[in-house]
Amino acid sequence: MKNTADITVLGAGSYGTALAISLASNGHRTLLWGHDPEHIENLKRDRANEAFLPGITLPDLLVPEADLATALAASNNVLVVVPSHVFGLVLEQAKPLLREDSRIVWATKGLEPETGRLLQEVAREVLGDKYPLAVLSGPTFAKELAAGMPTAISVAGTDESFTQDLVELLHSSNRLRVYANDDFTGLQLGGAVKNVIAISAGMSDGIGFGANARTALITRGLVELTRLGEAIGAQASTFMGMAGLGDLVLTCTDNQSRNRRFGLALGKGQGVEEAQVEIGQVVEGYRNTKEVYTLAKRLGVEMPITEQVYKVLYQGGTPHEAAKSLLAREKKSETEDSE
Ligand SMILES: NC(=O)C1=CN([C@@H]2O[C@H](COP(=O)(O)OP(=O)(O)OC[C@H]3O[C@@H](n4cnc5c(N)ncnc54)[C@H](OP(=O)(O)O)[C@@H]3O)[C@@H](O)[C@H]2O)C=CC1
Ligand SMILES: O=C(CO)COP(=O)(O)O
Repeated sequence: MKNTADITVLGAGSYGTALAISLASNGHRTLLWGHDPEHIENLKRDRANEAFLPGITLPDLLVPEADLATALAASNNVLVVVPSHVFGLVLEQAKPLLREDSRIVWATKGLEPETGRLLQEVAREVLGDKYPLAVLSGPTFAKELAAGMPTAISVAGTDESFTQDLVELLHSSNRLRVYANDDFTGLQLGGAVKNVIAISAGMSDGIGFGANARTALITRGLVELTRLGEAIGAQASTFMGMAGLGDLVLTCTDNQSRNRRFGLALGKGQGVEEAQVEIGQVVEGYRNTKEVYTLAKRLGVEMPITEQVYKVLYQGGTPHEAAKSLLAREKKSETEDSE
């Protein structure tokens, strides 16, 4: 009995811990696994994740666990919240330890490094077709979620009953609204592309441009996301929701976003590496820019903002040059869907 749980969360960084806090606050026994035993010992001792969410007390129903086998045996519901570059690796580690009835959901935002594949393809390749899959996506800063501030998020997946069970587990009538969505592809893509656009908005603000430029980047970023989404079979309407417009507005406008802060630092003249080190947590957009750019090129989708961010991150371009190039583009109609 002691080792059973309603859900197991893999990844004890800021967002994994915030989601585990939220689930446990809803009355669900939640195991939180992290790969660093010392970090897990600290969570147990402090009843807080001082490294990532200082000052927030862990609810009693949140149980830190260092042993992956114990964590995965405890529940059939497995929520993966690790950075995208280790997503496949963590699933490989989990695979031999999963239960027959396991169901896998992730809150990781990104595409697979190098290939630019959606994480659902990575999950299928590693785990096969046996397990129901789902994704959580939307505008949710870990710190606010963990503090119980009002938040809304979307969930979609391969299996209607899993999606509904996730809504039941996560939804809280006084803190967290969880919207079921049927666009599994769109929710995953939105979470990856917003990272890139948040970097662009940060760069713009870092240079010293104002609200007009930031808002133009959000709006045209949404157009880029929608174009790419439609090219891979997502629904355009998804991007008017939490995982599109919602997450773009959040991360392009608030300095809690690490991607935005990364862009801000670049806009102020800092180097790529130095800026990442200073942030000290995962900046998904650094890698995601390459994957989104490559995917767009492969599909022939026009994404000028993404292209400019790519040039700054990987080809020695500067934020000023990026801004100049975007402004100097040919005049066009706002509703043209390419060029
Ligand atoms: N923070 C947020 O507000 C939100 C984050 N997300 C997404 O959630 C995902 C995780 O981000 P977040 O929690 O913020 O990142 P953090 O940088 O806060 O934490 C990442 C965690 O992953 C751990 N980790 C790294 N490598 C491995 C591995 N091989 N196996 C297991 N754990 C590993 C890290 O451990 P260590 O410290 O030991 O390296 C750390 O605990 C990202 O895709 C992000 O985009 C989505 C919505 C909101
Ligand atoms: O995804 C997020 C909020 O929805 C977190 O954004 P950052 O990764 O930019 O901090």
